[in-house]
Amino acid sequence: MTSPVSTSATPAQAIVIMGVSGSGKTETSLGVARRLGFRHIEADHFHSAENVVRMQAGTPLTDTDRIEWLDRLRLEMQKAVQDGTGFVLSCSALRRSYRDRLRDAVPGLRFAHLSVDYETALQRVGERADHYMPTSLVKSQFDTLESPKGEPGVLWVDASKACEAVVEEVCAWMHAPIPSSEMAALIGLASKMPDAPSPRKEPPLTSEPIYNNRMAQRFDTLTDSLMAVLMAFMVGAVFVNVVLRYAFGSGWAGAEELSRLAFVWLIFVGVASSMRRGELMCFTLIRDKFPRIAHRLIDSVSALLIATGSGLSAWGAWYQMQFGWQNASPVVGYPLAIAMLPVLVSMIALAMLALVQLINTWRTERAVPPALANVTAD
Ligand SMILES: Nc1ncnc2c1ncn2[C@@H]1O[C@H](COP(=O)(O)OP(=O)(O)OP(=O)(O)O)[C@@H](O)[C@H]1O
Ligand SMILES: O=C(O)[C@H](O)[C@@H](O)[C@H](O)[C@H](O)CO
Repeated sequence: MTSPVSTSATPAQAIVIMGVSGSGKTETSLGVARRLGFRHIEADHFHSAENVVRMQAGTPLTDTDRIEWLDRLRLEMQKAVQDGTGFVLSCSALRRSYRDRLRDAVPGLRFAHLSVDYETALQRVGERADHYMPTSLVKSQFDTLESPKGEPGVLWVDASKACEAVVEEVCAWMHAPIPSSEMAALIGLASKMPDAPSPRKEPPLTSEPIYNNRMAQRFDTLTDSLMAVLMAFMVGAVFVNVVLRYAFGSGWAGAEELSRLAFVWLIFVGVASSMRRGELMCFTLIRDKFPRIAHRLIDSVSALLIATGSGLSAWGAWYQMQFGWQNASPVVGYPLAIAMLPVLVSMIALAMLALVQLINTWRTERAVPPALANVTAD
């Protein structure tokens, strides 16, 4: 188990754990964040779908591929600063220009470089399951890496040692003040970069919201409230059940059945809500390979396909409901149609939203989507 960091001074609030793939950034970042009570930001989750596909196919990312990704990370770091939480960003930050871009968003940002040799990185990436990064790209990571030696506010860590020791070293360094000469250089570096993006309140979307007006706000309020109530109900029911089991030796069987029902509702209300916000389905991967002139046509086809698919699902749900009225759930005895109702409503909502999207495709001047999909990899 880890021991507390020896010094009692307030730690620096912002750090990037950098290094090549397999150096142990994610693991170290999670450890440091846990120890210092900071937010862990995983840069891998901010790559566009296109970047992930490139890496999966064994193609190293270029500077251009990384620019939007870095900008999303800048916004995420600024959000943490605004929220007043310290953060640990796990990010390769291989080139000097990438690091300067990040420094520019958060003056005083520190970096801990996890240094490993090629064989160690290769072995760790090779042994890691369920990750998109192939071992064939490890070499290119070393080729791209520009050493941060000599840059202000950088800790050099030998990351071939045990993860706990690496975390310990980083945490101790976070408590140590940076010499004032180095700090001045750090702040100076940050102010050199132009065009810092201003922090945005909304998280990046996979595409544009389908519509944005008073009705959209009401729709969001309705779905958000419904989801909060359903979630609270599920937590409450499970909690009561556990307490009853422990305190009285037998639980309330209905709790399980009703929380399952609430879960079904939660999923389908969430589906309709995220579709409105433009976060549910976004078919840009193939579309973006075509000239812009073809985009409207391709978008229209996908909107029509979504509308048709959702319409068919609504129809199916309607049939299921017919049977559901006659059948009761085994424990509480509610008509099973109630479990199909959210499917029906949400599929009708999806079909309608897809049609609105279709109309928007032809009605509005199209803006470039604000951000590409966030892909969860770790
Ligand atoms: N210090 C360490 N000693 C031994 N194994 C480690 C150490 N740090 C990390 N690992 C292991 O190496 C693998 C890669 O670690 P991790 O995912 O943290 O690396 P990463 O630098 O974030 O890689 P990527 O950039 O590809 O996401 C994981 O299986 C992890 O458990
Ligand atoms: O700059 C890069 O090339 C990327 O950030 C990579 O480092 C990957 O994201 C990571 O290694 C996959 O886990």
